[in-house]
Amino acid sequence: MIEAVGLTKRYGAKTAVHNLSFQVRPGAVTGFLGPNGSGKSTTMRMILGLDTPTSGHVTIGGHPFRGLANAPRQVGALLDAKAVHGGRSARLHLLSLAQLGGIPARRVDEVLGVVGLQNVARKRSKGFSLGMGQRLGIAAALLGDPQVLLFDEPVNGLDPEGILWVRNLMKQLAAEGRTVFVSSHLMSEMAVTADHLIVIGRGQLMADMSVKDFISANSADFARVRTPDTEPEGREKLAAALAEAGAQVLSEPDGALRVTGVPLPRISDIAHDSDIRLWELSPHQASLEEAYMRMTQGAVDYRSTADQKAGLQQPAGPYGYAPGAPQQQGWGAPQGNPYPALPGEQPNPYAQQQPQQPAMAPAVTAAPAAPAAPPAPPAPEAPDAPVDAPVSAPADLTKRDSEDAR
Ligand SMILES: Nc1ncnc2c1ncn2[C@@H]1O[C@H](COP(=O)(O)OP(=O)(O)OP(=O)(O)O)[C@@H](O)[C@H]1O
Repeated sequence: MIEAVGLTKRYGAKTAVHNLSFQVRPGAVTGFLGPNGSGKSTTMRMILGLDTPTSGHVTIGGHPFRGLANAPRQVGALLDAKAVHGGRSARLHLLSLAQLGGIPARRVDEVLGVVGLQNVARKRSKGFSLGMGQRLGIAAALLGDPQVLLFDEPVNGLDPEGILWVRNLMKQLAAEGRTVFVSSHLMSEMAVTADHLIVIGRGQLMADMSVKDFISANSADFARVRTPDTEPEGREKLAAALAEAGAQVLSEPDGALRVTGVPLPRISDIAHDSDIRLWELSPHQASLEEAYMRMTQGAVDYRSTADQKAGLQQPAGPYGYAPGAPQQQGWGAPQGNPYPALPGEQPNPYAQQQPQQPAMAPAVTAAPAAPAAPPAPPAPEAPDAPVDAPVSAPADLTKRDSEDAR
């Protein structure tokens, strides 16, 4: 088990991780989520003894990483797949790691097979693709057959087959009773890989719960209802009737109504009683992505803006189309925050650091709950201080995985 208690890391005036406490238990895949720059890699480096906490501590099986006897046999990690001596072959790289960790050399060929790199084992790793490098990193993590595994963005650069392979590998490792801690920005993957989630924003803990609980706590199922496009008055009438029945009704970009607070059969009955035809009445189940976006929207530090291409517009052509000119948004195009607060939702303490526009126009009633005033981030922002620690690095590569003959 990994246990962090009051973990804090400051780089000069920058607080990367603030008072973080959590446990990562064996027998499950624990996803580690958070926006860019939220402190995931810093936390992983502290777990692995590559960064020293400013305060607090983190242990693996009750000991700090540096206090573990024969750490490579107990803990495996993929932090930065590029941190490999490019002049060495994959095999040589793994052999040197095996030697350092007192691991038998024959294990190298086993893990090369597990990650599917056996055919390129003697090639220099500097010629490896991103995905091959990730595989080499995973092989290095598996080398000591450790009980605790940490993976920072393991599917980065992998092809679909590789992504599926990593998913199954994580699950298998957890099913064997190991502790598997994995960061990723791919919500669709996390949804099918992780059992438990630890979510951080601006270095602070935002959630520590099962995937299922996380989705239900941060999202609401709703019904999509569409009336015939040719009968806009029917849509307004239905929205009013639903509001009367206690529903919250919002407009979707395509003209459908997003209805919460009233079950599907009741919506159907209300439409029938109001003599309104329906073109669509469908349940919508929230995804992990939706729940995650809703929770972390206010903790995002790096947000894109529309590309105005100022000064780059060309004169309009004969049909009025100017290449490079911003296109006018169509009716109902999504704007601003697509994840409004849920009705009755507790304000997210991280939410709305920046002014947000309502995403969906209220159709008739019950606009999203007003956002709460945000708290300040843990520490004043400051230009990032110089990097003070090298990142470790396992490594590895492609094709098809074979059986691990441990
Ligand atoms: N060695 C360092 N020196 C100074 N600042 C650092 C250092 N390492 C990380 N930081 C800063 O700490 C914050 C957290 O960075 P970190 O890499 O841990 O985030 P992350 O959640 O892993 O981000 P991403 O999802 O983009 O990989 C960032 O603002 C980063 O610039």
